[in-house]
Amino acid sequence: MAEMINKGRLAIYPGLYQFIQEQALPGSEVEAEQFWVGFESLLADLIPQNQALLAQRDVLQAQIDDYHSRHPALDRADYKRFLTDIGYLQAVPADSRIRTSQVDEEIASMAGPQLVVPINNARYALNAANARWGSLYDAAYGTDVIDETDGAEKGKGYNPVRGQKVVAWAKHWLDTIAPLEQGSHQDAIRYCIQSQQLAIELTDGRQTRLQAPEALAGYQGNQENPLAILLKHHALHAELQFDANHPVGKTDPTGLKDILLESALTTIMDCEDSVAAVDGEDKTLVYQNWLGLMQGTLTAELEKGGQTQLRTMNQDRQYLSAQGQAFSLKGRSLMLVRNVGHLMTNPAILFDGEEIPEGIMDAVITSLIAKHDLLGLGKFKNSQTGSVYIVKPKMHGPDEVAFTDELFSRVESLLNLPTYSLKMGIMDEERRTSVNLRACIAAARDRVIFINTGFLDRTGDEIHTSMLAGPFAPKAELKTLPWILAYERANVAAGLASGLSGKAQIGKGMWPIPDQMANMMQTKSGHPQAGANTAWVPSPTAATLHTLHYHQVDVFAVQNQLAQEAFDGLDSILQIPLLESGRTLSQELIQRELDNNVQGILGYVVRWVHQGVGCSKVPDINNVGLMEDRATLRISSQHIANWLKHRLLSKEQVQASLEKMAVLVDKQNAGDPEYIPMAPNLNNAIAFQAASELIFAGIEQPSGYTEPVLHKKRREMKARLQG
Ligand SMILES: CC(=O)SCCNC(=O)CCNC(=O)[C@H](O)C(C)(C)COP(=O)(O)OP(=O)(O)OC[C@H]1O[C@@H](n2cnc3c(N)ncnc32)[C@H](O)[C@@H]1OP(=O)(O)O
Ligand SMILES: O=CC(=O)O
Ligand SMILES: [Mg+2]
Repeated sequence: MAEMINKGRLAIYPGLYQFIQEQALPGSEVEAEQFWVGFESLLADLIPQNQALLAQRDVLQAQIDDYHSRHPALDRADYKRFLTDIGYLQAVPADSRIRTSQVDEEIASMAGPQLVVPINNARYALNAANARWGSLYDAAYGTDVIDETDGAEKGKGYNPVRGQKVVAWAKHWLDTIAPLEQGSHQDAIRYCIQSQQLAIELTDGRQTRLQAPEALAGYQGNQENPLAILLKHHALHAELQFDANHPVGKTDPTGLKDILLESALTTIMDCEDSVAAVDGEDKTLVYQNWLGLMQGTLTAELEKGGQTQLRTMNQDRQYLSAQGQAFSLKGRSLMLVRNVGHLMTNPAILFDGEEIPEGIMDAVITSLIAKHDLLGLGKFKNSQTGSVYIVKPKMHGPDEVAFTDELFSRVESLLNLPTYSLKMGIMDEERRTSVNLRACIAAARDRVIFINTGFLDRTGDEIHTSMLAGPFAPKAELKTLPWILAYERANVAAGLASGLSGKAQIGKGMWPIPDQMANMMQTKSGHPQAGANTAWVPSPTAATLHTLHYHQVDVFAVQNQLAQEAFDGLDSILQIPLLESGRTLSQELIQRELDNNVQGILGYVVRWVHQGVGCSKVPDINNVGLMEDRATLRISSQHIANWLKHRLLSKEQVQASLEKMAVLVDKQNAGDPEYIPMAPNLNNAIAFQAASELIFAGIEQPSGYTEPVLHKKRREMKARLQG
């Protein structure tokens, strides 16, 4: 192992030290000596607080376990009293209104998709930063939004039959984005700008205009024959692109070749659940990429269609207004960074010889790096308002939020940043946060820029918290039961009661089926309809499609409406989604549930542990590719642990399923030259051991989290690979 660099009570991984000294500190107006001494003193003060909060989690969990052991039949009123007595349920503050200021418009006053991306994958991270704009034609052509019937299959080259279906579908949407006074965009044969208005000629010779003339935001080229027309609807832009010589444009009477949509308004650069970063080497890459994004210098070389290309961050987009004034629109998504939570430590930096809390390290270093943006040192400006947007996951209750608030204050002092320039996105993804959400918001009221229902972690925590209450319902049923519906609704209600509308995001969770875009189009309009001004998508294509929902629904009007309705929901949130008493599951169903969970666990864990890939698309038992990350792993492993505990499964049955599914997972990955299989020697396969431990020692894992086992096993694997 590389020799650590000693600085006072700190010892720092040399690659990280070098990165901070040579790349992150220069230009930041923070002196190196001041930084290291200040970092040390911040750690000296905050490590004990961090540890005390983790100890409090254990105390509460032990009390809850004990309660369930003593109360096999749950009396709801008594249970609620008990939760209040132990301090798990806290009083709702009279006033939880936020006071956050200097928030960029993409967060405060616009509604649209939020993309999440593993930050250590530069190729994907750049793609995500550039996903502010996406081609609607490409998004439809390449996905199941357009079905493959009647000769419209994707095939190898361009299929004009499919192309026509795409164009018809997209123009149908154009009628929602920019409705015409008469007729439909389907019938347009010419677009031009006349008297500072968009003029549209239709096939039957009629001339028409936009129903809302002010929806014309600008154009490119000349007014008679524009290269592009920029429209604005619900604060989101759409650009019609014309080129009569283009293979698609030449088949369209207007020469329309594509519709570019403003898509991922914001992107979360993820240092957490979609990333495998277990030591100084991995963390240095994470921080390097974040610096590259903040400075606008990140690049990635990639092979596509037999050609090598260099991916960089996109420039802004230039237009003329109808009055002839030049203006530009941001070419990139507003970037947030997700730090890790309070649990993990990381050997990248030691304090008195012990690993420091990784969440503290992330707060200090990602903020130092973001200062480059605040000082305008980069090629582009991320925040126009001088803010750094940090998403803080997996906090349990108001005290943990207050601790993050204090951590951010200390980081601001350390880095000479203006007070409250570090903003906080609160993931509402642990049960103790959901049931005390307004108190959590109040605990960071000068910083909150979002609340978001991370329903995947939240489901894992639901199982772990009430592990001893009884066997849980099958996994797919969990998301249909009262607790989760109430959690989603109560989150929006708490956000509105805390004055987030117009100031911050009320966000909803990830679409975890990346290839089912038709399904997403049917389902995810439910997010803006429920009052969410953003919701997570797994890819740029999904962002371009999901943005249509924000054209369909005026979220801020919905929020105004919902703000009139009171909703508490606490009693429903506390309804533990157990298997109803008296219901027995068939052996076949139990086996299928087990095999499905095991397949997902192994499929994800093997790439994490053997290859260091933190987010994967893994086929489920029906061969549907699912986005798997640490949160979905938490659900699957806790679910099996729960059924084992309550004897729906035997240890032997689980072991047999692990052995059977390992062979299948190896087969599924046979086409990946980097893949390191688990079979034939399963006992020697570190990923297989990790998966087994996550299940068989699932109950002992803190809050059911998977990262302690994953980190340990990945480090073991790295050591083995380094020989
Ligand atoms: C519970 C939670 O915490 S959810 C938050 C964590 N989850 C995430 O962040 C999900 C992020 N998404 C992903 O990592 C990926 O989309 C996966 C793993 C789900 C699927 O990845 P793949 O199988 O490689 O996707 P697929 O082959 O369909 O597409 C790859 C292309 O899409 C792009 N892409 C896919 N996902 C993303 C993304 N999130 N951001 C940017 N680009 C992306 C890739 O850059 C690539 O395009 P390129 O060849 O031009 O570079
Ligand atoms: O982080 C998101 C989640 O669903 O968990
Ligand atoms: Mg989560």
